[in-house]
Amino acid sequence: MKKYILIYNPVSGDAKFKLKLDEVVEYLQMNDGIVLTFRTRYKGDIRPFIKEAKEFASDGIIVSGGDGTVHEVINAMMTEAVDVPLGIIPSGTCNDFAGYLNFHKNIPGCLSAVTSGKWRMVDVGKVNGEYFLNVASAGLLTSVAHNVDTALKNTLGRMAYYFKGLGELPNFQSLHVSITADGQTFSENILLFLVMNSGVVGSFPPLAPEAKIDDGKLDILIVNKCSISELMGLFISIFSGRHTLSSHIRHLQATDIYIECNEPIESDLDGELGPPLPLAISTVTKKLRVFQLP
Ligand SMILES: Nc1ncnc2c1ncn2[C@@H]1O[C@H](COP(=O)(O)OP(=O)(O)OP(=O)(O)O)[C@@H](O)[C@H]1O
Repeated sequence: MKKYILIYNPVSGDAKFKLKLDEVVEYLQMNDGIVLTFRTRYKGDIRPFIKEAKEFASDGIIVSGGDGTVHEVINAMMTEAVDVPLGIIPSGTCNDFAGYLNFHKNIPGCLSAVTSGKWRMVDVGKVNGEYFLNVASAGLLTSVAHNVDTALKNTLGRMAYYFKGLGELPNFQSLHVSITADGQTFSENILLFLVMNSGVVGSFPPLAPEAKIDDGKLDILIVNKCSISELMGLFISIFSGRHTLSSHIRHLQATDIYIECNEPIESDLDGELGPPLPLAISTVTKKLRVFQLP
C-alpha cells in the first residue's frame, strides 16, 4: 500500500475542491493508496505540518490549490529536505504551473499521474533564500495576484485579476532597474519584469514559448517603458505569440540574475508577496520530483 499526504487550500479558486475530497480518497483507496489530509488555515501553516508529517514517510505529497499553495508546499519541502514526488490537483484561480504540465481540474486525471508512480525532475528558482516554482516578478500588474480579495477571486475567478490590473494602468510610473544576467549588466526604464521557469503566467498563452522547466535556465521577460496603447498592443500580440518581436520587450535566458531598483519595490513569487528588491535569483537545476501523467 502507498502512503500519500494531501494538502488542500479550502479557499483557492472557486473554493469547491473541498466538496470533492471523497472522490480523492476513493480514487486513492481503489488504487492501493491511503491518504493523510491537511487543510490549510492561514499562510505559513504548511511548513510546520510537513515537518511533523516526516515520520509518516509518505510516497508522495499531493497539493490541491492554486500557484500560491503549490509555492508554499515546495518551499516547505525544500526547507525541510522532504524529497518525495509532488502531485498537483489544480483548484486555484490561474494554476499556471499545473496548466503547463497539462494537469486540469479533473481529479481522476491528476491522480492517475500520482498512482502511476512515474515522475520527472524539474528546476526550481531561488530568490533571496526563498524558492519559486513558476515566476518571480515585480512592477506593473505583478502584485495583482497577491492583492486581490479572496472573496472576489472565489466569485469572479481570473476576471478579478484582470479588473484589478486594469485599475493599475493609468497611474503606474516606470521603474529604473539594473539587471545583471549571467554577468551581462544593463539598466533600463521598465514597466515590469518576469523571471519565469515554465513561461506560463497569468493564464496567458506562453510568454516565453521556448522556456523549459528542466533546462537549468530561467527566462527573463522585460517590458520596457511604453504608452498604455502600446502596452495594449503588446497584450494582443501575446495571443499570436508575436510579443517577443516587439521593440518594447527584451527576452533572455540566464541561470544567475541580480535585479536592483532605485526605489523600494516588492516582488511577487508565484502569485504571493515576495521579498523587496534587490533580488538575487538563481536556478536550482532538477531539484524537485513531480508526478507525471502516464
Ligand atoms: N484557510 C484559508 N483561508 C484563507 N486563506 C488561506 C487559507 N489557506 C491558505 N490561504 C491563503 O491562500 C493563498 C493561496 O491561494 P492560491 O494561490 O492557492 O489560490 P488562488 O490565488 O485562487 O490561485 P492562483 O494563485 O493559481 O491564482 C495563500 O496566500 C494562503 O496564505
